[in-house]
Amino acid sequence: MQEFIASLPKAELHLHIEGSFEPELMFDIAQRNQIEIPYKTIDEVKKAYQFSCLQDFLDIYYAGAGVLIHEKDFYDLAMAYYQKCYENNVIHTEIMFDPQTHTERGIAFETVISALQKARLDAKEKWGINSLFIMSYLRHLPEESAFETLKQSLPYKKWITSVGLDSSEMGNPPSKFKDVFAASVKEGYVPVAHAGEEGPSEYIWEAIDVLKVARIDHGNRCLEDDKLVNEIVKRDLALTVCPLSNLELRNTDVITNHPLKKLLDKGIKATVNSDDPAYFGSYINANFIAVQEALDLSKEEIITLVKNSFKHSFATDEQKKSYLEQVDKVIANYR
Ligand SMILES: Nc1ncnc2[nH]cnc12
Ligand SMILES: [Zn+2]
Repeated sequence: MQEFIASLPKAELHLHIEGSFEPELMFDIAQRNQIEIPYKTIDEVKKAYQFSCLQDFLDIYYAGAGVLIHEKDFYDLAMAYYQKCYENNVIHTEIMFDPQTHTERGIAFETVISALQKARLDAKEKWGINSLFIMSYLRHLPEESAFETLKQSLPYKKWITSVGLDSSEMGNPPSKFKDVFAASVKEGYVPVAHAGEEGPSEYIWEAIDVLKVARIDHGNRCLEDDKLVNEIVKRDLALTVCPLSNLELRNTDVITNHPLKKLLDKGIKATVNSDDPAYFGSYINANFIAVQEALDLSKEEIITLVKNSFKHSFATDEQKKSYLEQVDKVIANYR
């Protein structure tokens, strides 16, 4: 089964580029930028990466991103993730980036987006990987800050597909960002949002009714509301589920209790993703393997999850057709 999972071409729809910052690269970049970080060894890092909740993780994640200064830093970060895509057979990825994490520290929006764009072109040339960018607003900051970010993004609009909403969920409901999402959609960005990761099912309702999202990031807590589950199925909204993130951030107590299979059984278009793989120690294949083993998922269920990601990606119809054909070709070899 592990070999089967590894051999399938995959799409990743929920990945924070700042969350793919491996400690070794962080040490290198911190050293060349002469920035002190609180760890000296990988062992110290591993000890620090024990989280009790989302906020616990976010504090460490924002501190780590603080060593990224120059365009080359962001480029190296992105190329390291694309290399992992290649190793995990990810042929299409939709990468979230948090501009405010950097602009709040005085780094120009242009530095970040130019590096990502260069890396995207190089990854396409080197490994044939296709990728899109999702500009995520930080929900712990005021809506005006998101508006400022939207404004900064406009000269680079052609490089950005979608807008997202991430960071501290509790107390920062989607409705706080109603106007900036409406303005973003007017500019042509496709809306997505984290909802129901830690926050209640009401936040998922707001994401779909107020922000009018095309996909829900996480969404696990929809299972607490049958009406909401029916609505998600009816509207054919996919969930970008991140099993090992949920485990590491204690949104799931043990992996055998992860809700992924329940979501599939209710007819929800769930997908599997890694979220912040450097912090949770697992890229996409490891996420698939963990849930397959813990929930005893069949090959057919794995195929459904993989196909859901391609079908609910923001790729063109032509790309989707080609991706699904590539998946079917691999499946045929196993039949
Ligand atoms: N899992 C997550 N939830 C919310 N914001 C995030 N930013 C990076 N990872 C996140
Ligand atoms: Zn996330």
